[in-house]
Amino acid sequence: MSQTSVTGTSGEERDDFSRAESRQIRSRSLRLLGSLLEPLRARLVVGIVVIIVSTAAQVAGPALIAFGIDRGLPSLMKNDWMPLALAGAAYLATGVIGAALVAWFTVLSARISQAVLLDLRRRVFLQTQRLSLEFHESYTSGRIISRQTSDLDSIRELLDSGINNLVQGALYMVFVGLALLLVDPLSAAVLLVSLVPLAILTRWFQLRSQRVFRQTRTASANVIVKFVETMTGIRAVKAFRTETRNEGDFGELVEDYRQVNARVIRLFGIYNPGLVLIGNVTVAVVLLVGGLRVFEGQLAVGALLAVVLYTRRFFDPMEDMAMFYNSYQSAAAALEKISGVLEEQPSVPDPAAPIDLWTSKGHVRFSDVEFAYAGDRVILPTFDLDIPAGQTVALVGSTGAGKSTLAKLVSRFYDPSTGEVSLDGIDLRSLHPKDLRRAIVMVTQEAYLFSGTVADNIAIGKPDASFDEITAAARAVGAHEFIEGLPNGYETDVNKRGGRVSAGQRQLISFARAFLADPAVLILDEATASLDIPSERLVQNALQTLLADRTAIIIAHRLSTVAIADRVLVMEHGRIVEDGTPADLIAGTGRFAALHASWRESLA
Ligand SMILES: Nc1ncnc2c1ncn2[C@@H]1O[C@H](COP(=O)(O)OP(=O)(O)OP(=O)(O)O)[C@@H](O)[C@H]1O
Repeated sequence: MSQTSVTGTSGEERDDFSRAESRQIRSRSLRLLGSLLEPLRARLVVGIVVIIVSTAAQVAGPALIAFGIDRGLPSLMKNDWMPLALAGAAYLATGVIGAALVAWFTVLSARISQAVLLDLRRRVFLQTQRLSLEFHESYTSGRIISRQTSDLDSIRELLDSGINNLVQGALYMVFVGLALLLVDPLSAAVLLVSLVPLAILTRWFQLRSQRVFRQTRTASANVIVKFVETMTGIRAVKAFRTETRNEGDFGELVEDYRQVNARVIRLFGIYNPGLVLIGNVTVAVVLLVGGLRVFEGQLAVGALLAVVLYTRRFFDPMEDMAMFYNSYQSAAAALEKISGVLEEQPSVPDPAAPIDLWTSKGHVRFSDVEFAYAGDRVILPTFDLDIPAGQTVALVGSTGAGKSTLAKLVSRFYDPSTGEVSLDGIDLRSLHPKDLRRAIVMVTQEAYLFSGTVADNIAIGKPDASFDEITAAARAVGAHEFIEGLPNGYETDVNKRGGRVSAGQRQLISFARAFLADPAVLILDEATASLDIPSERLVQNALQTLLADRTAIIIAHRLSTVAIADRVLVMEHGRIVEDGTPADLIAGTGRFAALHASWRESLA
């Protein structure tokens, strides 16, 4: 159904919208624009008044010149200099007032656009951060970056210079048209006739350029996405030597971009000269018709001059406006995309009436849970699982078995498709996000460090922690020694030279962070690949401290980790196929026993 097909970010890659869809997208953008301008209403009204008065003042010029020539000069012949002086003074006054008002309008409109941009930037940031993991897993970081950078830039470009020109230009044309009507209706009629080819040409340009401009934006976004993707995965690029292939792919995308830009230029190459031609022909006709009427005494010379000036000026803003039509189009498209992102709803919504959870024991329960990623096949078929408070559970199983998926359900990165996951008997969906994050912490494989000091990074676990608490947490997980050894100890910037830490050390910092957070339930996606044996031993000791007195679910890749678990769950194709203590399972003949045997062999 077309009504729902373009909600949110869906349809972002398309450029073949039906009328109903286009209308829907446009009205969404307008609503966003309205909500951005709403708080600025007062300034906006002042701005509109200022620009109307200033345009009127500017348009008065040629009429005053006509007055000066047709009334002032004959009076001067009769020694009455008053009318000419009046015309001159009025011309000067309108010029000064017009300039002052334009200056005022420029400042005012800059303030309005800055306020709009600031608001929009904040909204995009807050929204992308608010959206659930599901959104981020399908909407790539390259696209998010495009929204926050190039899209906001094209809106900025329009607001900074384009919108002033568009508004002033449009107003100017209306006023000039009116002035012409007052000074000489016949010339106004000639101008009216010239509007026919002008409208045809403009409509042609609009239709063609809409599609081409959309293609430019898609092409430029593709270039950014490719760039971001390559740089995010630079390690894999180097490891697999995919530079040449990337170069080829990137070359094609840049070439695409060049070609659509060439199409834009060709369109302007027809439109702009077309405008100039229509303008010049109209001026010529007005001059010719007016000249004849002056000759026959039906029109004064000053009036003819004014009429020609007005006709010329009528076309001036058109060329500017065509130039800014591109900015306008990019900004409109950018706004469409941004409004799509802003319209997205988190797939894991906050509860309307959260249930308080003061202290959590850490009892996790899956009841009748089934899970499928949005619109995809079922990954975890219906199951029940009860993890009593304080238990350490090791999740093992082949790759793609569903271990991370199960962990993501416990940390509520996703909600189950059916059934419920509960903590101490409360459905996770009813918990306040704050309570949830305090009670359940997930330490991911990547052990991400944010820019800032080591201490800042540990303090993420508990933002109000004192320095003593931070060092105590680091000591507890055995990270204190190496942190002290860094150039500035705890104050070392992790992104600066010398502050670079190894994968194992990064893991220890993230353990200290989790220890400080002191959650009732800890979920750990264990990374092993990057650890050497001494680091592994260090991490192993840290792990034991970290797991004490809390419920823990560990996606285990190491035999040593499984050994410290109270319980092992073996997963296969989304099902828990074995469940028992490590000793019991080893003694049996199931998958875990086989896995254990091969682990032992690999260590021997
Ligand atoms: N965001 C996602 N959208 C759709 N399908 C997904 C998504 N993430 C994982 N899957 C699918 O779910 C299944 C289970 O993946 P999961 O990451 O839970 O496995 P895993 O047991 O943790 O594997 P590994 O040990 O390799 O990390 C896989 O078939 C995978 O293709």
